[in-house]
Amino acid sequence: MSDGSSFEGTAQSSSGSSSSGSSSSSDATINEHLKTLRRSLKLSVPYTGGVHPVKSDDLVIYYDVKGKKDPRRINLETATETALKELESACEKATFGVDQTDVLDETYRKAGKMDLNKFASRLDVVSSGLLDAITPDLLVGQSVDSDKDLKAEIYKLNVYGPGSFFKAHRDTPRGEDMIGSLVVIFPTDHTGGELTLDHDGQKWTFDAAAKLTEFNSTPSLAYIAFYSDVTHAMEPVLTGYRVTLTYNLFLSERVNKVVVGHRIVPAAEREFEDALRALLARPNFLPKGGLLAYGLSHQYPIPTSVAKGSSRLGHVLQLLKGSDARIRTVSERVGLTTNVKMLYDSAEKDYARKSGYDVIADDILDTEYVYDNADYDMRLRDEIEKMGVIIERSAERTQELKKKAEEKGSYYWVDDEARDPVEGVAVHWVTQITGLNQVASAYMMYGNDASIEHVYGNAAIFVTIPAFSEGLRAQT
Ligand SMILES: O=C(O)CCC(=O)C(=O)O
Ligand SMILES: [Fe+2]
Repeated sequence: MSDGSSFEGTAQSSSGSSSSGSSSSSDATINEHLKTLRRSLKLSVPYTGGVHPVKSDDLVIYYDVKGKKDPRRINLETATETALKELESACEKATFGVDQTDVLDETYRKAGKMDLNKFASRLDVVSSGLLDAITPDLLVGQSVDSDKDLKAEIYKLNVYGPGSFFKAHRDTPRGEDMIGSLVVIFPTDHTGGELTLDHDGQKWTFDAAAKLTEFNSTPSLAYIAFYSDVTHAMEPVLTGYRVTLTYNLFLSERVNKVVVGHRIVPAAEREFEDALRALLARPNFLPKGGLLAYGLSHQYPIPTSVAKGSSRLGHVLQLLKGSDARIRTVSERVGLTTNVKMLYDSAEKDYARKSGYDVIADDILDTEYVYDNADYDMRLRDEIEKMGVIIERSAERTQELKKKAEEKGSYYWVDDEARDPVEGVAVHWVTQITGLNQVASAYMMYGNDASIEHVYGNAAIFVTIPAFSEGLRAQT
């Protein structure tokens, strides 16, 4: 995941959605710099994995067998097929989560599982150095003096005998600060059981069995850690037994403050920073100030309701990962304020007015007191526009809305009634808005029949750029 330092996962496609940022300027240099920002953000990958040396003792598991008083012991470095079969028989059938309930469906997941109260492992992810091995890659993009750290909590043991598999899914997040999963694969003889990962249009494969065969000189474990929004699947195990421990990964507060020494800045981060500084130095880049906007490339938990006074989006800013975190880290290092905000378009639900506006709001639209009327639905638009700052609608956004109007028969692209023109804040979209962090707000619509309608906003990152002669740009 890091810039060239992790294992060589096989990238199978790189057809990520192209992001054409809007640019009201025709300045070629500015466009080049924006392109560099975009390209460097694409360089981080959402996982890390490899093989990690451990002590032989770390490969021992004690487990309960139903009806037996004493636990069994198995050493997964030397275990025979018979011993592994016994471990498998002591497992329950693994379920998986669908809409908050656990479902058993062996056409989707065929595996044995053991809960925490049924086994004990000698492996300690901290003292073995495993957590240290994955932390820099999963916290990539966070600033070096960030007060964030990674914490792992063991979750379960799985045994995959021949023919076992797990189809494409995402792991159910357990808690708002959970950012990913770590799977540790023991060095038992097996083939198959490759893990395939899928994120943002890119795919990778991690073949733990092949890695373990390659590095079998010392007792070792294979491991793969990935963010919660990565879709993954386990291919069928062909021969032998694949035994794993799964850990939930959380962002936690760092206990010991780091002393920042001299750090080698990853190439992608340096490239991003250089392009950003170059943009700021150009007098015709947002001369009166404005915003650099980025669609989020990861999904975050956004609470739909929250105690008054606390910020839902501020929490997301704390949780940013990978390239999203890098945008914040570098922008703040350069001296720019970074926020996560909501983007709403104030076009009404059935038709887009050519002069509709996009609005950036500091919080999720509160529709508690909004009602709409079939004949007169300015009210919602006014509420949206009151939420925050109006931004210039880019040519791309206008096209997008027009297309939506054309595709949907009931969605009209209409001329606006007389309205004072609004001067919006200038925005450069570096990467396009993604639908990964969409939040719906419900409101009542009164027509012939009252109904509940929804208005959708998308969270995105906004970096405030001062006017050319102001703030940090005054010094250049
Ligand atoms: O064993 C693996 O590699 C992945 C297992 C998995 O996806 C899960 O348990 O949720
Ligand atoms: Fe999973």
